[in-house]
Amino acid sequence: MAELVFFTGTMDSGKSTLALQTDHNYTARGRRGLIFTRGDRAGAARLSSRLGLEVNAREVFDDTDFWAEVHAEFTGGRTVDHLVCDEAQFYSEQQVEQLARLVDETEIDVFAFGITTDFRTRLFPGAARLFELADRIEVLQVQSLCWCGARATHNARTVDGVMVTEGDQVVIGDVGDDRAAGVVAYEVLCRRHHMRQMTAATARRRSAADPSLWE
Ligand SMILES: Nc1ncnc2c1ncn2[C@@H]1O[C@H](COP(=O)(O)OP(=O)(O)O)[C@@H](O)[C@H]1O
Ligand SMILES: Cc1cn([C@H]2C[C@H](O)[C@@H](COP(=O)(O)O)O2)c(=O)[nH]c1=O
Repeated sequence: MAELVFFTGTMDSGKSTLALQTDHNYTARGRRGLIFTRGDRAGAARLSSRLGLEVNAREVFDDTDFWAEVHAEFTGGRTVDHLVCDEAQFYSEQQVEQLARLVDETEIDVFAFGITTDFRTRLFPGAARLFELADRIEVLQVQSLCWCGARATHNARTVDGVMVTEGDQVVIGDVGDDRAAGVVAYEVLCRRHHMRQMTAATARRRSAADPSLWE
């Protein structure tokens, strides 16, 4: 039975790496897949992992119709055994429904990868629909850590290391505190520190200002 599987985790938890590994393993066994992504940091129509691997992919746009994309492959005489769909949180609800229909009606496996919640801890539309429709939800096994050492569960958006809570839901960016001044970045945090809006830089500043914290 084909499956719709949603692999999810915080930013920087290895989702794109797993997406590439999944496609590699299936392709190595003679299965043909299509790779899709939307808004990868490496640019349009690329799927990139922080481990350095990067491949061509099909960019998903607002008007992308997965059913039509696969249908065009079949009518062109090309088989499709699986789809790898990265940054799936950015897909529309309709696009996730098309993926579910492909699984059910054409027996194509769909492996979707993406974060669950945005910088305000709200579900992305694509992720919400995947939670509603997927046969399986798989949480990435490699743990990302908050600066405090606890498991990171949430994505914070920062400017100069300070967490922001206002802004567009979608702003493509990367984790790390080495961004240029004023540039949006992201940091993964445990829930406690996300709720307290305490990033690594904020904690550093606070401990420097209050040495008694460590006495
Ligand atoms: N220099 C490195 N050495 C070992 N592992 C690394 C290195 N850089 C990144 N990684 C691994 O890559 C992961 C991020 O992979 P990536 O697929 O880009 O994440 P995601 O798609 O979830 O944002 C990190 O969690 C870490 O495990
Ligand atoms: C939290 C959050 C993230 N994004 C963007 C930032 C990145 O471009 C992607 C996540 O990519 P990754 O491979 O999982 O690191 O999502 C965003 O647009 N809005 C947010 O709130």
